[in-house]
Amino acid sequence: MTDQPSSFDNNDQGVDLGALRDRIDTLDQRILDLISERAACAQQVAHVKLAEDPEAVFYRPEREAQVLKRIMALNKGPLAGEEMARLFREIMSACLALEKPVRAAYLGPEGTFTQQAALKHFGDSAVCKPLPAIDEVFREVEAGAANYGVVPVENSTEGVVNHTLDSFMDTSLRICGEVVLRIHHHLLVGSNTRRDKVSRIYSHSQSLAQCRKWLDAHYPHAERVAVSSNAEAARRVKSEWHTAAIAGDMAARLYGLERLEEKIEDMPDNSTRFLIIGNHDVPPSGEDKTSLVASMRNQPGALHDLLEPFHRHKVDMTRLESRPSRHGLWNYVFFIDFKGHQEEPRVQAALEEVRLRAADVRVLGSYPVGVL
Ligand SMILES: C=C(O[C@@H]1C=C(C(=O)O)C=C[C@H]1O)C(=O)O
Repeated sequence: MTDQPSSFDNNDQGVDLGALRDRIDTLDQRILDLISERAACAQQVAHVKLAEDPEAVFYRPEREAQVLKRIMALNKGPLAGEEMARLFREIMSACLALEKPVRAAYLGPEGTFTQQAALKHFGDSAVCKPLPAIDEVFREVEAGAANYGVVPVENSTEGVVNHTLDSFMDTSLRICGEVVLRIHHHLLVGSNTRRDKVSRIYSHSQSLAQCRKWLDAHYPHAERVAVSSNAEAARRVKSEWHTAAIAGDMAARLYGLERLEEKIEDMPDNSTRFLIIGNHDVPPSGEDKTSLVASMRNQPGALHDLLEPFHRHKVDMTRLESRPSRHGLWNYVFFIDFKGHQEEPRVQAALEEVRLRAADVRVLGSYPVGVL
């Protein structure tokens, strides 16, 4: 790159670099003033909320979803809508931290995709704490030590995360949001390991499965070792010779590993969905989803009876999972996601009928569809 403006671009002719930089300085000052004005506004919102209710929750997921969607709709470029939303995500995160930083617990250790999901959802100003197991994340939020928890729930290649669904069976926590993350796996090594010397590859079992075909083709003879997380795989490789880890960007950066190969996942659109769990119900944002868990008596046609009201009231189901109930042999509970908010009349009508038919129904929460 040279420091000269391109002589081929007519628009740039006659505008020198110094003048452009002066313009950027002036614009930065305006942006600075505007961000400060916005932050002061958010502080005032906090005062209003506190005056109404001393226990007020400052963080409003439905409002944040609306702000981000509006920004993407208004954006005229040249920056992409998602990029602009990401910048605004950070502005909101900093504004909210002025009121009170969000405390979020996530399935750790540091360097996992769940940490990346927590960052994507809450921004950099949230205080995020890694915990070693999914049920510990639930407990941390139940105990009030964290305002929210972030846990993985399903992967587009490998399916559902059973620990998370099972944790919902015995909690009163609500789902307050979702984050969808594109998952890119890299083959990572420490500085002492050469490509042709890799004899063992560590990763989480889900990631090994998500890269199975690539591994069969490129490292058929390397031993595959499942460990507790991708980040743990990266940590081991840092201090070992002739081993590699499959992990993502966060882990590569955290442990300073080299990427031998990038994006080795078998499915190019490999993504994982995470849930934000918290203590309160979220009002409608305009584009929401609802999750519920229902248990049925063990009789013919039970599942059909459960689903039929959704169909009749034109409620669009997006997911159905069944898990063995912990009470009684061969009883099942069903986890259902559908589009819409529990305050919408159409959804209420369907839910009312489902309640009459099921042995037990619990709405786990209505929450904004993931924006970023
Ligand atoms: C300012 C508010 O509070 C928080 C900060 C927001 C923001 O900076 O835009 C949006 C929602 C809340 O998380 C609000 O409720 O409007």
